[in-house]
Amino acid sequence: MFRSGAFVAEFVSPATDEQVQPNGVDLTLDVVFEQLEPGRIRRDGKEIGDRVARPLEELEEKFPDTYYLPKGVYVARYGEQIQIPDGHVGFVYPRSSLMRNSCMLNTAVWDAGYEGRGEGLLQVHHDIEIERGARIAQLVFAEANHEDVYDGSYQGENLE
Ligand SMILES: O=c1ccn([C@H]2C[C@H](O)[C@@H](COP(=O)(O)OP(=O)(O)OP(=O)(O)O)O2)c(=O)[nH]1
Repeated sequence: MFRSGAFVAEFVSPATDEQVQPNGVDLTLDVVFEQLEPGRIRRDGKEIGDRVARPLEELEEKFPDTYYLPKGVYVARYGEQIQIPDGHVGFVYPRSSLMRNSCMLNTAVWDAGYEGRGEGLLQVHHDIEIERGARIAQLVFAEANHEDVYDGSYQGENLE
């Protein structure tokens, strides 16, 4: 069973009333990264390729604090700290307005026991403007059995 947005909101910080949806909680865009170097996925381990944060545009005719993203593939860091409670698994979907603007956010599995400010793959199939702090995604929780809790390399990532 998927949990209500009100339940998910207990594990997302900060979460304003505007972010709480019937079936999940909206996540906002904090930083957009562009990958520069190849990563490595090995049988035993992995490396994330070097990346750089995209500049926010500050040109006179453009809105401040806004990403102007040309078609391409980026990594988006979400603005909220997320905990995945015992007995649950998390998934992140794009906000429908992002998808309707020809962009997509992909999710991997958010494991029970994970805590941090995670990331998602942002596919931009048509140029788009996204203001920093705007809602771009929605986190949902499904009830799930598990034996262990998350104890991997991303535990506690990007927490202040
Ligand atoms: O779209 C997603 C999905 C998951 N996560 C977070 C939560 C998850 O619990 C953690 C680790 O994901 P995963 O287990 O897939 O990472 P891995 O590549 O197997 O690395 P490790 O073995 O170090 O965990 O990353 C994200 O930030 N974004």
